[in-house]
Amino acid sequence: MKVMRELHAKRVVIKVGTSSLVYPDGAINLRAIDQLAFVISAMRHRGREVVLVSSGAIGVGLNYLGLKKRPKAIPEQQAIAAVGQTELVSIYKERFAVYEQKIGQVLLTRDIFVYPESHQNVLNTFEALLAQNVIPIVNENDTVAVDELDHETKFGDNDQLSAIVATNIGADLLIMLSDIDGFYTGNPNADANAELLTRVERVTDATYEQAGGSGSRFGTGGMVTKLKAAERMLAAHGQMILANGEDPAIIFKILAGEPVGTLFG
Ligand SMILES: Nc1ncnc2c1ncn2[C@@H]1O[C@H](COP(=O)(O)OP(=O)(O)O)[C@@H](O)[C@H]1O
Ligand SMILES: N[C@@H](CCC(=O)OP(=O)(O)O)C(=O)O
Repeated sequence: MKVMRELHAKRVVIKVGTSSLVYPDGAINLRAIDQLAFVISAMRHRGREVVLVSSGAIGVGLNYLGLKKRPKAIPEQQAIAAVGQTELVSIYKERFAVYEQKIGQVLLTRDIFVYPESHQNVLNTFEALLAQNVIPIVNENDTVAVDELDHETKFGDNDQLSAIVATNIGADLLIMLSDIDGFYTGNPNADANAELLTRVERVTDATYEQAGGSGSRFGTGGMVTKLKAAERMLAAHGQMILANGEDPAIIFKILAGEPVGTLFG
C-alpha cells in the first residue's frame, strides 16, 4: 500500500534546473516550460502562493546564440546569461499567458539577504507580487554574481538561492525539480547499485558523502548544492522534495502526497 505524505504547501517555491529546461543536445524543452506554466497556474488558481526559481539563462542563451559549448571565461558566460535570461522570460511570459497568469522577473544575488535594507525591499516585493496574484520568476543575477571570487554572490547556484528565497518568504515547501528521480545512496550515473531514498529526515556528513557533482552539460550545482538547500529548509522547519522534472505534472502528485522523489524533512 502506498504511504501518502502529509505536506504543508500553502506557500511553495519550485526550483527548476537547466537539465529540465534544455535537452542534452542544447535545444529548449518548450514542452517542459509549457507544462510548468500550466501546473503553476493551476496551483495559483487553487489558492496556493507559488514562486518559481528558474535556471536556464545560460542554456537558453547558448541555444539562442547558436553556440555549442559553454565558454570558460566568466564574462562571456555572463553575456550569454544576459541574452538567455531575456529569451527565457519571454518564453515563460508567452506560455503563462495561455493560462491567463501574469509573471514578474526577479533577479537576485544571495548577498542581498545580508543587507537589512535590501533584504526588506526584496521581501516587500515578493509580498506585493504574491498579493497581486503574480508568479515571481527568480534567477540569480548573473551579471553581478561571480564564480571565481570566494564571495556570497557565487555564480550559478540556484539550488541554494531557491532555499534562501523559500526560507526568507516563509515558504512551507521547496520543490526541487532536476533530471533525476530523487536522492540516491550514491551518484546513479556512476554507481549502478545506488538506491533511491524516499525520505531523508536529516542531512548529515554521511548524506554529503553520498552526493556527487552535476550530471548534465549545462547544469552547475550537482547534488551537494541540493543537500545544502535541503539543510536550509530543514533548519527553518520547512520541507523539501527533490523529484524528476522531466514531466512537471509530477508536481500534482507531490501536492497530493504521493511518495514520489525524495522528501527531506
Ligand atoms: N546521490 C545522488 N543522487 C542523485 N543524483 C546525484 C547524486 N550524486 C550526484 N548526482 C548527480 O546530480 C545530478 C543533478 O544535478 P545537476 O546536474 O546540477 O541538475 P540541475 O540542472 O537540475 O540542477 C544528477 O543528474 C546526478 O548525475
Ligand atoms: N543562473 C545560471 C545558472 C544557475 C544554476 O544553478 O544552474 P542549475 O544547476 O541548472 O540549476 C543560469 O540561469 O543559467
